[in-house]
Amino acid sequence: MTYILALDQGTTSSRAIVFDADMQVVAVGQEEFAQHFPASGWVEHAPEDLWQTTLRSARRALDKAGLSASDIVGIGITNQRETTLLWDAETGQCLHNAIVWQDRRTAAMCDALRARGLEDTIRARTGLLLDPYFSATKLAWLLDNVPGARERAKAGTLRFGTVDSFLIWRLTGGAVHATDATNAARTMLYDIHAGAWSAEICAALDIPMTLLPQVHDCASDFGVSDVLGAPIPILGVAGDQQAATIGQACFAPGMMKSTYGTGCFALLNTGPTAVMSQNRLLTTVAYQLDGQRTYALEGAIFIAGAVVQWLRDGLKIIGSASETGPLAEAADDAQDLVMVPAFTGLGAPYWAPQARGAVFGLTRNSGPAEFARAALQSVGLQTRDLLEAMQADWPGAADTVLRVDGGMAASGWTMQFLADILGAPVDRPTVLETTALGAAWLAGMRAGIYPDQAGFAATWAAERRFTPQMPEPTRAAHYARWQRAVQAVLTV
Ligand SMILES: Nc1ncnc2c1ncn2[C@@H]1O[C@H](COP(=O)(O)OP(=O)(O)O)[C@@H](O)[C@H]1O
Ligand SMILES: O=P(O)(O)OC[C@H](O)CO
Repeated sequence: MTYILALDQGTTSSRAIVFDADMQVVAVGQEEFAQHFPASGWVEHAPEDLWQTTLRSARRALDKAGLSASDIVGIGITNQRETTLLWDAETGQCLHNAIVWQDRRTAAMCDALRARGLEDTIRARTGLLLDPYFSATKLAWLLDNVPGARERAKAGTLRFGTVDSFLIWRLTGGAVHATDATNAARTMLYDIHAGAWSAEICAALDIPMTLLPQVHDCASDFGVSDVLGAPIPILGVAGDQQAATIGQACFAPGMMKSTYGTGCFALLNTGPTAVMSQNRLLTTVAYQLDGQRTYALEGAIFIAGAVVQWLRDGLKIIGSASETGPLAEAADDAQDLVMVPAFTGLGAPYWAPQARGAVFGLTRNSGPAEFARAALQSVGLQTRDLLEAMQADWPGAADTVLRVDGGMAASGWTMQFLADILGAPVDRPTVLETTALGAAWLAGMRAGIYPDQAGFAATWAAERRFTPQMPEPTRAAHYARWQRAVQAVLTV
């Protein structure tokens, strides 16, 4: 038998999953690591934590599967995106902790770039909004703040990378400095139309281009790793949300996936056309295969499963996430709570970092059940905002069937409400490990053991389809009430 090893380096944990020749999960290794918050709005990871937890997870997965490295024909890497690392090419040591995608320390730098009139250029070239979320200003911050970094960068002795690049560097013993087009597309330094680093943006941020990795297709040769006991080629790389899009086989224009973890990321395949959003969505590379780029519109919601965590850890009205479904079911129909979980501002399509959350419609009888229902509904309502924006931007989104995954997709109640409030079907696949599956498929296809795109898409199967049951007037009234609540939160 031949196997593929998928490495999924996420924001809170690293995972490694062994897939067999039939693309079935054989074993999983997983390890959480520390989050560092050195100042308000700052989020960092220790680079050695990212590396060591990845390595240990890989070894654990192989052990559990009873396999050795020589049984693995290819590695696929998928990763938290945008998170920024800078290391010495000689020693492989990072100059600073990784600056995580959630980190807001470069907000003032973004304002300054805006004041210099760079926003339109950045938007046009990269498809992104000028925001601290992306890697470019994080890298500029490192060059500005680590003593001697810019001089060393100019001398060509440093390397920049998102987490995939860093792992590739370490896995190959410093032989390969590479990334894939989906990760490059999240740096705010990459021209997604030209398929090349933007010299213009690099110059504007004083970023020497010698720092940047080579950009490959998602299924490509990223070097050979010898760290697990036998040489294994790295054959697939994609950012985690793009890998989930691939794992969900959203290969045709108009297909869309939404991943419900801590936050929610929805990607709509727009085919070979990079649709520029009029509604503050991001334009990004969904995947690049055989040199052909496929684009996506992306909407990011910061708080999805996190609202359930807040019920559990903040309000302490539930003991575990799965209690929310039965509670919501039991909620009083005579009450109509609306919860806007803008705990850290609102993401797409509002991008309102200063907004804060609110609950409307409270009565003396409002309790855990009504809060649970409003919390789960907020996830569907935020997704409706994204779908509305996508449909306004691109008519091809009109008839989409949403494919869902992530931890919160386990909640049948939430998925049914999602279908109801969207007025569109929602499909939950049999394989919920879609992110790792996407990375595994890229590597396995490159290795020649997995089917081609059409063959892989044919293997996708729904475990359950949720069809809308809410009457249209109820749906319209519910959504209108949500929109008024959001406006209140934005203006209070
Ligand atoms: N049955 C459930 N009902 C509601 N929310 C759930 C349920 N199961 C998990 N969740 C939520 O899903 C999230 C975990 O999903 P996961 O994909 O593991 O997230 P991440 O990768 O962002 O850590 C948590 O925020 C949790 O509250
Ligand atoms: O690590 P995750 O799954 O929360 O994903 C993070 C995203 O890639 C950030 O853009």
